[in-house]
Amino acid sequence: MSGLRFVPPPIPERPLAGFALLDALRTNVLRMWPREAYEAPALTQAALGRPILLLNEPEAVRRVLVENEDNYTRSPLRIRILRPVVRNGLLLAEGEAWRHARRIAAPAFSPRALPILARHFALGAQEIIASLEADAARGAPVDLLDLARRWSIALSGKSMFSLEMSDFGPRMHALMTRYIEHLGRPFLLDVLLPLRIASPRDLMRRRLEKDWIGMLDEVVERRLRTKRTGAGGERDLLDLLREARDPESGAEFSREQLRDQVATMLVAGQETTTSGLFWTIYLLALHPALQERIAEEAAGLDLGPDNAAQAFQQLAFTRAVFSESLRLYPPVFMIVREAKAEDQAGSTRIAPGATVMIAPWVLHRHRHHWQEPEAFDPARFLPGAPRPQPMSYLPFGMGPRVCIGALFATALSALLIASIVRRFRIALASTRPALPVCVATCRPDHAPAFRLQPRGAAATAARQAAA
Ligand code: HEM
Repeated sequence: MSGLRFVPPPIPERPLAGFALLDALRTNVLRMWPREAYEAPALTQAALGRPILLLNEPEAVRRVLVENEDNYTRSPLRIRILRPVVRNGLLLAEGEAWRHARRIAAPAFSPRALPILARHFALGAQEIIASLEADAARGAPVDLLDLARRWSIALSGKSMFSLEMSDFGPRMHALMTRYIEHLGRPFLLDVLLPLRIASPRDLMRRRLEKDWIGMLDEVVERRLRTKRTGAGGERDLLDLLREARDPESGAEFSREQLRDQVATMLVAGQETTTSGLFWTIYLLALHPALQERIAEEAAGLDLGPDNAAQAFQQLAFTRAVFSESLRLYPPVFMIVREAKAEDQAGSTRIAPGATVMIAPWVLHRHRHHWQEPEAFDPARFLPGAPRPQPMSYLPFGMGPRVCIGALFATALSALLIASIVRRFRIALASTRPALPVCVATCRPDHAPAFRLQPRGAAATAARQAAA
């Protein structure tokens, strides 16, 4: 379609303060950051009389996320919104409890576990392609935002508990949607009230917590009761987590801990993966030549379940496209911490209780870190390209709390994108640009319609099937 172009999001001219700032936090955080944020080493703003510090200097980012990480806790708003659905899982755990859980969970997400998980991604991708054929053959518009959400729930659900998905899939999808669309977003009182006072939404979150945790208890309970054998006993992430042991103490997850970790992985992986998939597909629709390169790269590869982990290693260009999409549209667009004690981060003095923001969104578009920061150029991430400036590319965070699911998310996304682009040409069906709205993750302001055109032999087969 002619006339389409990549539209960078609007940048406000002046910094916001007070209630306007709180409102931006609740409705679209991008409104908080004026042009200066993308050029300066740091920016200080204030809300409710408390400083909010945005840090851009590499040494400041390293100080907060790596060197003095223990001095910073998660923000109260994040705890309020996430605790009911992740309980004491990795995302919100602190101190020794976190270290212990991270040691046990780490092997389940290591490259050695990839063949087990990639199988599920590849099988899921095959089902997804099959489900798209009819619409593609008819040239019907498809809502790839909605589909990306369904795919990420289905794929992470399958790789988490492959057996139980047939029974629990629909319930999981319904509860996830209730959370993502409604209760996982902050409302004004969530922002204003201290954590010890329940907001009206907190009461609703407690009801959701009961249903969500109840369902996961059933899944874990069933898995712990059943011995898995033979062909039906394909292993998955839940097996890896329940078999895992702390390398230092030999301890394993208790049933309750296992349930909390499963809840955490599902919640932490869901909207982030959806957002990453959506923006990658959107950017590819705007850049058809890049689709051709992905299709060429994937053409000779076996993307089936037995070879998926190896194929993933060979998808260098597809991975570069995904990395560049995460640069321009990082699903976790900001990392927020609260300082326990005074600290010095780069040129910024941090007072106890100050809110500290490290924003992948800003760092990934910062004038001092990137050449042509607004340009979509996957070559930045191809093998042999110069590495990004230190601490300037953090889609998965940094330091001890770096995303444990980074490889999982990248493999899932690259395999799915390569499979889809190899089968279909993706185009936008309208010229209205998708603008980013960053609240829980970075989403588009509307769900644009796409069209899929089957390629080559697939096109003929699909047309015949639709006739
Ligand atoms: C494109 C997809 C994803 C993105 C962009 C992403 C990004 C991030 C970021 C930036 C953090 C650090 C947050 C902080 O420091 O406060 C994080 C943490 C985490 N992520 Fe992801 N994530 C993604 C997918 C996943 C998936 C698929 C899983 C699980 C299967 C997962 C599980 C976690 C967990 C458990 C943590 C907390 C780790 C800890 O504190 O030890 N993420 N993620």
